Amino acid sequence: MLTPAFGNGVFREYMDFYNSQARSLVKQWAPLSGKGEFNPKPHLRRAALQTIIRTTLGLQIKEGLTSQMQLYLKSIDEIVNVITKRIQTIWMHNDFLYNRSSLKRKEENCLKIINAYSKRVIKNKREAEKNAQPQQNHKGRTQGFLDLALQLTKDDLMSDQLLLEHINSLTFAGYHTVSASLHFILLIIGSYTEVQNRIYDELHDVLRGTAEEDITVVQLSKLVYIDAVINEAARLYPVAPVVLRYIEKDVQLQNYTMKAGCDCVVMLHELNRSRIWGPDKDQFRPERWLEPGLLANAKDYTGFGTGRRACLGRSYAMLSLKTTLAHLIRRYKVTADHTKMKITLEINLEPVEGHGISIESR
Ligand code: HEM
Repeated sequence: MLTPAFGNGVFREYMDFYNSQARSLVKQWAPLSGKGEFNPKPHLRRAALQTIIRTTLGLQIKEGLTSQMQLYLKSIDEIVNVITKRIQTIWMHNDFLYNRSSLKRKEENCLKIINAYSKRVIKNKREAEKNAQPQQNHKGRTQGFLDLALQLTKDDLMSDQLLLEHINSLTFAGYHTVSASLHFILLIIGSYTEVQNRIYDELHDVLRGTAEEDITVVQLSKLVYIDAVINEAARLYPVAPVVLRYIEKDVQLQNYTMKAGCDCVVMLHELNRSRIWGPDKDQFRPERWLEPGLLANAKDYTGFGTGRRACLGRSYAMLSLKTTLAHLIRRYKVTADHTKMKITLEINLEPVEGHGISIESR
């Protein structure tokens, strides 16, 4: 029912927001230019959160995070930490023990804050709809996620509780992944000067001296090398490296039967580095995405999952990542050392050490 809210046409209408958020990041980083290494993670997180709130939730928010949004962001980080600890601590899988633990109390506190924020989002949106003039409602626009979901609650096709859960998971799915991907990409291109130079040359050719102007969807479609860089970074460091499936009926593999009723963990990270990618499978080589002979492997690429439950926000992510990268790289030269990078799996894959970058104005 919600799939129409994830169409390419809907995401393309968000270009103004991707551009303004990227421009604001460029501005925030100006004082950091030439000042040595800094951790880009908080900046990227804030920018991605603001973008998802402005786009899929359709809220008009001011520049910068309010204290409520900061608390919301902190609570999401904390709850991710709680879930990871629970997964990693075998006795915490037992509900009886977990429900009596300090982890559970922390989970409840975080959920209270997260749900309170999402409830406020719903309330504000409903009030805004009530007060809007009829002609102001979705004038010429395709319905975004929150508009559509609210309509479903009005038609009794979705409960308020389900709406709340969708908002929570969509916000997380949308901002955590995009900011972590961008972080990986900056660390990698900061380490491979020749790749960054090629990105810059492509930007120069496609954007033709528009140093400040908005980037359009047509221009983005011509940035094929940046596409290759994003795909290659996501192949090596898939921010969602694992997906889970419930086995409904027996599945016969070559030497093994996956039994009905079991859960199955699919290691996307391993699939993306399997030998089908060739002897250089562990190397960062964006050019492989531009070689037609190797594109056969693209169907095995699982950076955004695969099958019926694959990522609904893939095109959002690509538009948003490409726009942000284009704005950043046309203004700054990025330096980093990805060999120092250590990564952690906290639901998503993220850099946790050696994650600083330096920038110089061009
Ligand atoms: C670089 C960014 C992103 C990556 C790497 C990514 C990756 C993934 C992956 C691997 C899945 C599949 C999970 C599974 O198979 O169980 C998924 C699902 C999903 N993603 Fe993304 N995602 C990204 C960005 C986004 C964005 C920006 C949105 C929203 C605007 C989004 C919304 C969703 C939704 C709603 C699902 C669930 C689909 C379903 O269950 O039918 N994702 N994502």
